[in-house]
Amino acid sequence: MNMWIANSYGKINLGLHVLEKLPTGYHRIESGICFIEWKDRFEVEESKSFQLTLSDQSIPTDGSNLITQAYNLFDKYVGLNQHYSFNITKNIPAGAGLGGGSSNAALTLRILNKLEDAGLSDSELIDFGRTLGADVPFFIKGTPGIATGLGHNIEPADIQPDAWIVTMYPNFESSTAEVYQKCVPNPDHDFSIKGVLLEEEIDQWQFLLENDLEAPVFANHELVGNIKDQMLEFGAEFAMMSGSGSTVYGVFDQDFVAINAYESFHKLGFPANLTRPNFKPDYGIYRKD
Ligand SMILES: C[C@@](CO)(OP(=O)(O)O)[C@H](O)COP(=O)(O)OP(=O)(O)OC[C@H]1O[C@@H](n2ccc(N)nc2=O)[C@H](O)[C@@H]1O
Ligand SMILES: Nc1ncnc2c1ncn2[C@@H]1O[C@H](COP(=O)(O)OP(=O)(O)O)[C@@H](O)[C@H]1O
Repeated sequence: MNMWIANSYGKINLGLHVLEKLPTGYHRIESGICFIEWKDRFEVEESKSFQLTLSDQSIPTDGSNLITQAYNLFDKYVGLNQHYSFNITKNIPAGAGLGGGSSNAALTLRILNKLEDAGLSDSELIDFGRTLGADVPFFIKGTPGIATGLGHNIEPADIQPDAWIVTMYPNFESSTAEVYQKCVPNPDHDFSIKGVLLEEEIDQWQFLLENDLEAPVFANHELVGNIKDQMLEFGAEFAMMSGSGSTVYGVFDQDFVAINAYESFHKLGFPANLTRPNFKPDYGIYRKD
């Protein structure tokens, strides 16, 4: 039986402006999105019917799972010649602001497109995927960039930091819908995120970049604000909550300072990850013989 393996990477938001609440309840945003090395592993095999197993038992494997939703969407609109089983080693914490679910959905679409030889373009896959999650288009494109609109429009940009990134999960989930609902949109920021990321050095980001979703999370969870302070005390040039939280990351100039921060969080019992400078994800889907 043929088996394919692939990696599903996480993301972080380098700044996030919530510009406006639309009549639909959704929000118009601007955000820089880049990759981190925190990744889930997919093993996919041909099978009589669709099956999904996840190493993380707390994530549902029913129809609400984003892998199942992506699979069903592809089956409905493109069609499958045969079925597949998905076995996922889940490492990216869920509900963490790291886009793990969106990343899994995007990879499911990319895998089916390849295994079924369907020949859909990235923009066709994005049209399917955007309904599954705001970050799915980013994960289909596979390139860092500036997200605008509802977060679906990605303008590729060279914003992957040439620095170490320490990502730390505070051991509780944050609800994206709830955090957006509580945030106060601001249409008049002094700087655009694109301008700061493309024109300013990393040592200026702490003074110029904002994540408008931090305030509602910090108000409910003092710990998240404290971790951001701790990240800066450990020597980060820049620290911020990713997306709607709860993960906090720090961007570090020097490897030994980043490694010390990473190991310290681990010792305190928090899942953490270390991403190398200029990290590029391996987007290959490989056949395992
Ligand atoms: C905040 C961001 C930043 O990258 O990521 P996460 O922190 O979730 O990873 C995204 O905007 C989220 O992405 P994602 O988690 O895929 O959101 P979705 O499933 O599409 O939407 C969840 C809920 O968030 C709210 N939502 C989402 C996107 C948006 N532009 N405006 C919104 O108000 C809506 O209430 C929606 O029902
Ligand atoms: N394949 C999946 N991986 C992770 N979470 C999933 C998946 N499918 C559904 N979910 C659900 O989606 C929610 C958001 O997960 P995720 O996308 O990882 O977080 P975030 O939107 O904060 O980046 C979680 O509550 C989780 O139960």
